[in-house]
Amino acid sequence: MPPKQRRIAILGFRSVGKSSLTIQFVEGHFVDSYEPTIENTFTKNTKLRGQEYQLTLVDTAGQDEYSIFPTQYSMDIHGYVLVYSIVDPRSLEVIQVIYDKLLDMTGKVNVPIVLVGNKRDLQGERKISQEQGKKLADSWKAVFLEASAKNNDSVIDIFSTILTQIEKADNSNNGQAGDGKGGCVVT
Ligand SMILES: Nc1nc2c(ncn2[C@@H]2O[C@H](COP(=O)(O)OP(=O)(O)OP(=O)(O)O)[C@@H](O)[C@H]2O)c(=O)[nH]1
Repeated sequence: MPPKQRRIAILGFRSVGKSSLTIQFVEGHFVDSYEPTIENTFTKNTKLRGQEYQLTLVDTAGQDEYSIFPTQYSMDIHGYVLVYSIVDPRSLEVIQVIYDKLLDMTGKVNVPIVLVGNKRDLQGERKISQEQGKKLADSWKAVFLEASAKNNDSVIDIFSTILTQIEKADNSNNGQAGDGKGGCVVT
């Protein structure tokens, strides 16, 4: 089977660790310095449940509540990783605004999304509980994870989870009973 090409965008407020998570996943190291991103694209080949994927990861510029959602991220993207930082309450507010804009722009109800609370290593400075993150993701019917780019904690899980979500959405769009609960079978 040829590799499936999948494009994933990483979105969120400034300095939440979008680049750090992406670089940790693609290159296997942590970048301690901070350089604001304009846009960076990475590719990585990976295998999940026997299927080869060629991933394109679009590491986007940090947005705030007033940013205009870049239209290019509403097209040609299969799934979204929405990131906030567990030490920055504003980043959680901003991610809700980004989510609303994303849904408006894509015009789809079923967008594959993983919500990530990053910087989990900074437990002493935590301002957002795991329950808050989970509650938000549940309200979107998205998957929730906490991670640390610094400690390489759950970083692979982010990308395998978004790929799984993309596959589920593909299966339901194709009318297949992807999870055994939906779809219709024509015999
Ligand atoms: N302690 C800790 N620091 C982190 C973690 N992830 C990122 N950082 C730090 O947070 C700062 C911002 O990280 P970036 O990855 O550049 O954040 P970004 O979201 O890409 O930032 P923008 O490009 O402005 O949108 C850097 O100093 C990183 O070293 C983490 O998991 N734990």
